[in-house]
Amino acid sequence: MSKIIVVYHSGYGHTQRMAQAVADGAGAELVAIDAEGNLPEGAWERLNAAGAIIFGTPTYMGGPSWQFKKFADASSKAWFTRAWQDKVFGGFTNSASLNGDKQVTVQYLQTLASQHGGLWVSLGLLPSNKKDASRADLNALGGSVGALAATPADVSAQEMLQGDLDTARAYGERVAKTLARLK
Ligand SMILES: Cc1cc2nc3c(=O)[nH]c(=O)nc-3n(C[C@H](O)[C@H](O)[C@H](O)COP(=O)(O)O)c2cc1C
Repeated sequence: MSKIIVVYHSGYGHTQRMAQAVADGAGAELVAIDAEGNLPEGAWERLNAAGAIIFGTPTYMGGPSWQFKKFADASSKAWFTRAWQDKVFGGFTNSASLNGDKQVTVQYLQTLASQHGGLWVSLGLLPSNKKDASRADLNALGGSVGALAATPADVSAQEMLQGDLDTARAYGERVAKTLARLK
């Protein structure tokens, strides 16, 4: 039960890059939700056996992608059997605009974790919001529910801002530390 899984959807690679940063920080395995909203073979069993699950999705039209939502709806099977009860959970999202309604997405992820009886991990970083703040800082977007990234619409996954990736990595570390403390 000490394994951590980052389960995510990414349409164009940005959330995938963020997922990698979270997984690096957490020492987690990555599970990608495919373009049809499905998981690879054996992934449900791996999720059921994990100690922590971290959800990731881009923000599309002010919420999670439909592929992520298909996965979330399919997790109702685990909900019925309480298979994810008392696991540690976290979540992250990326969108093009600085705001972009990302809060709606992370709140959805937190609600999903709560439906499963999970223990949600907040970001745990002060916002970088002083006069000398820059987008290279940790938590430059000033979130607290989960990890956030903002990637302008014409910026490739390779060019994502290091500050957002560092924030994602720090969040992964926090989830892993939380799980270790609960063991
Ligand atoms: C269908 C669609 C809807 C989107 N809706 C939003 C949105 O509500 N807010 C926002 O800031 N960006 C929005 N975007 C931009 C994406 O969040 C952004 O391009 C993100 O980096 C995509 O992540 P991905 O490469 O992992 O798919 C949208 C993009 C698409 C394709």
